[in-house]
Amino acid sequence: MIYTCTLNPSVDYVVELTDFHFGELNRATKTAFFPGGKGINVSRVLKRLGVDNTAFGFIGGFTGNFITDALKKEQIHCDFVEVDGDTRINIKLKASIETEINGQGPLVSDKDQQQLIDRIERLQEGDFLVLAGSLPPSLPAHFYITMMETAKKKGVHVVVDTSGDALKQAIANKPFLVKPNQFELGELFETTIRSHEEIITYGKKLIEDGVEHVIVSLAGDGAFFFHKDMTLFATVPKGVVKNSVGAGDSMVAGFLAAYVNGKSLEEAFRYSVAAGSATAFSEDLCTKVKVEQLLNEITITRMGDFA
Ligand SMILES: Nc1ncnc2c1ncn2[C@@H]1O[C@H](COP(=O)(O)OP(=O)(O)OP(=O)(O)O)[C@@H](O)[C@H]1O
Ligand SMILES: O=P(O)(O)OC[C@@]1(O)O[C@H](CO)[C@@H](O)[C@@H]1O
Repeated sequence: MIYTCTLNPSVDYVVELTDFHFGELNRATKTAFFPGGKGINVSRVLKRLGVDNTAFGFIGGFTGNFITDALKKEQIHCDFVEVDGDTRINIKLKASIETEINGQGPLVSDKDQQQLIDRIERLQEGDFLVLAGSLPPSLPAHFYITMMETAKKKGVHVVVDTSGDALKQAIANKPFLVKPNQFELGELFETTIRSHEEIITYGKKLIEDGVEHVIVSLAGDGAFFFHKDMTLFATVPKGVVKNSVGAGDSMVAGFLAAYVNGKSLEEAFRYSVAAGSATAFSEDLCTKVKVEQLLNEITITRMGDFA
């Protein structure tokens, strides 16, 4: 079974405008609400790709109810810990360029934290746990590690999609999969990455450090995949980008969906890139039909065996 965990879910309020002017009254041309947060996006895409899963995390208030209702309508199992405050609202402004304002998130008590750890304690060997997104400010920075250690003791495969210190600490626990973008990969090694050669150097370094699978996304410029037996580069399909929110999360879901269905690593990587681009080319997250339409538009090159 696949479980996703979103410590800081969000209602994503997407506001479209022809133009945005600071300090003035701006009127939207279109608005929409979506259940959001990285793990929740992974859950939604997994379900669309035909993979049942359960969503964990902390949720609260009227915004939390909106999320659980939306997920239940999509037949995603929800096993959230209910907190006292309101789940945050993240604003996604789409004018000539995209601007995001992410909220802080509610207070999470020690008791709430323990309830989430108890859920992780109940996972079984061979399960997958996707830990994704930022921590609400009230959670200690090492909470990711506490969750990872709990899961690893149970023989659970842990996937980590976060950034900054939380990602850095997670690497030490040898996760099954991480998916940094180019900037996040640089952040991990306290450097700025500018070339494919540098991506290969640092991607391989993560494998040497014990991460099993690494996907490095480069938005419209392709993606790399690293495993102890191979380094692959994929082109991305061409299309009109409508929405980059959730594209990275869709890559995680695409890889996992193909992997648990027994596809080879190369095919799982192809599926991952197709899912990322299918979301980028959609208003909401990708659909299975759209992902499968893009599979043949991706060229994968083997960069030589990992030595
Ligand atoms: N211009 C584009 N053309 C085609 N595909 C794209 C484009 N931009 C993004 N994508 C798809 O989205 C994937 C993820 O993009 P990106 O590297 O921006 O990830 P990310 O930074 O984790 O995204 P986010 O945090 O916005 O979800 C890419 O690997 C690709 O499949
Ligand atoms: O603040 P975080 O947890 O880093 O990111 C949250 C978020 O921006 O990520 C998702 C897209 O990846 C959105 O649904 C959500 O609003």
